[in-house]
Amino acid sequence: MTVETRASSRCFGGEVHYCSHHARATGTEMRFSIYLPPGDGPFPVLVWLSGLTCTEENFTTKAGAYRKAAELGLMVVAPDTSPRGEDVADADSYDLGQGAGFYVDATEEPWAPHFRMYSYVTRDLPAVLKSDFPARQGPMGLSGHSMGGHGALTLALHHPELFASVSAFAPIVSPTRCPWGEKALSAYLGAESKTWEKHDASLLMASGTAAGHFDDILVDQGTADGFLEEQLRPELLEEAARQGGQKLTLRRQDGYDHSYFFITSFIEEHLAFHAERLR
Ligand SMILES: N[C@@H](CCC(=O)N[C@@H](CSC=O)C(=O)NCC(=O)O)C(=O)O
Repeated sequence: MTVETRASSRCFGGEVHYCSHHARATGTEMRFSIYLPPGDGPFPVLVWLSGLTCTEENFTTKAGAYRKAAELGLMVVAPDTSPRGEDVADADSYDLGQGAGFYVDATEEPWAPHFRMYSYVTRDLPAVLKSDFPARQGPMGLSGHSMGGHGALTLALHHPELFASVSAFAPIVSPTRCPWGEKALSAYLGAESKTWEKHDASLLMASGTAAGHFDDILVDQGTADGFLEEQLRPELLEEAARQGGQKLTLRRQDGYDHSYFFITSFIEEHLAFHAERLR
């Protein structure tokens, strides 16, 4: 997989790169942004999964993460949220198709040929980080927002060998029980809802998936988030953590909404949470 660097900028003594490469999982070019802190490495890695409508750019330009990442010596990579291109299926709505990959491997047409973000994030992206960047060998950290928070929780619970720490901002905690999730999972995985369950962080956690692996999971949720009651439902994750014996630090942040203003307010605490566990 040859990585093309499309643009680079110096930032807090390190470098931000916008990159692309051919991904076997999606069969398309995939893009990501990556922050390399000052120094030669090898650096511990935090992967950030963005939400609906995002590209590899939203986190890089809006989260304000890199001053702290430089201080902590963390490499931070933010992939695009789906395969893209004229030959890639799409939908007319913001919550399905390009920009809305939901971090699953689609089995249904027209999505199945390219919408394989689960395999991309757990296989192709780690491989490219280790072959082309000064990434430390061993488990990484995983975090994300909303749809990306769902991706972070589910992928980390399924792959404790890949991830040593996990956190999320305003995650979709139970896609089998919210309109965004029901729409995406039925399109990508088919109408049989049994097949959706392995992509539901609350169901996974309640059944003890990866129990004992993560000493804590950090989740921040704004109380003024317009998606809180219908789509996000953090109380389901709290209940699942209790049932599955998983320590969960769920912080309800007073007055914060769903935007990157919320993320930038707490991102440094998440970076520190990961850095401590990746030491
Ligand atoms: N109403 C918006 C919905 C899109 C949106 O809010 N996207 C969020 C993530 S939501 C869950 O995954 C986001 O991160 N947006 C990008 C940003 O830079 O804020 C719409 O219609 O677009």
